[in-house]
Amino acid sequence: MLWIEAVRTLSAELNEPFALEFVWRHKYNLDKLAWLNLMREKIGENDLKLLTELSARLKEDEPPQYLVGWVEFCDLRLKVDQRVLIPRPETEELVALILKENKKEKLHVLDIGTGSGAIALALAKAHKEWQVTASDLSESALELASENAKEHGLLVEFVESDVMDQFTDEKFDLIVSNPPYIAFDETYEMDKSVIKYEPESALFAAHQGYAIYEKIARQAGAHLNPGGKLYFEIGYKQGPFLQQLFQAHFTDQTVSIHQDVFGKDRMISVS
Ligand SMILES: C[S@@+](CC[C@H](N)C(=O)[O-])C[C@H]1O[C@@H](n2cnc3c(N)ncnc32)[C@H](O)[C@@H]1O
Repeated sequence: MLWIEAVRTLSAELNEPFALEFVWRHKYNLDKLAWLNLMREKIGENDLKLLTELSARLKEDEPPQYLVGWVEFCDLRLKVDQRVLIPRPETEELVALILKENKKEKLHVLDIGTGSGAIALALAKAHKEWQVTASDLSESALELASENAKEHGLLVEFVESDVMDQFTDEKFDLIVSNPPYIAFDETYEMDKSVIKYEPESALFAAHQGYAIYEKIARQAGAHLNPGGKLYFEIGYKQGPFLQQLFQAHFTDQTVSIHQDVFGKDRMISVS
């Protein structure tokens, strides 16, 4: 059997017709030309078995990024697996906003709920002189984030902590977080693959999705240097509530809602 025949047959059963090509090419680093050339060749028994397994996993809604094993985030290639949320493009917009608004050479930064390390590592890469700390409640997420840091030769301190519970006297100039913010009753709006495969603790939060923001709002003031700022990714309907929440805790600062490229409320800053 030729590769093209195997790929066509297996892809016909998938919702996304190019998913199998995407996974194979990215998993094995094949460019388009190499892939096209491969299509004309006879497929070996082992490759057919692997291809069939990948297609079965895609059919079960497993996210292609977990099958490939890595994603691009900003200008980093980050390892991902079921220990962490797959970093999203809207989070790249949060990193871009932070980089645009913060040009100082020396900043002490904290990323709360770092997951794969995406935000912390993108900031550490863009500003090697910044001192970056990243925390998460999940020990296994921190293991993966550390692997990503090592892979890219980036110096980030990782701390296992429920929000800022493990931080005593540390002060930061910039605290950023993309916390879990989905309400438990919002699962009906979500993709099956997200619910089935991404870690629940990275997605959902109590109190209609606001619980982690509320805890950060309570704790962050004591850990901010004068002139310190906060940045958050938010759910697109959460802007007004969160603006009020942060304004109530940071009365002397300006709380701004920022939109993503689609014009949706997606970020909040306190500066
Ligand atoms: C939405 S994911 C974000 C991951 C990563 N920052 C990103 O943007 O791709 C939220 C992360 O927060 C972590 N988390 C959940 N509850 C937490 C808590 N109470 N304290 C610290 N981290 C928490 C989860 O383990 C998960 O890694």
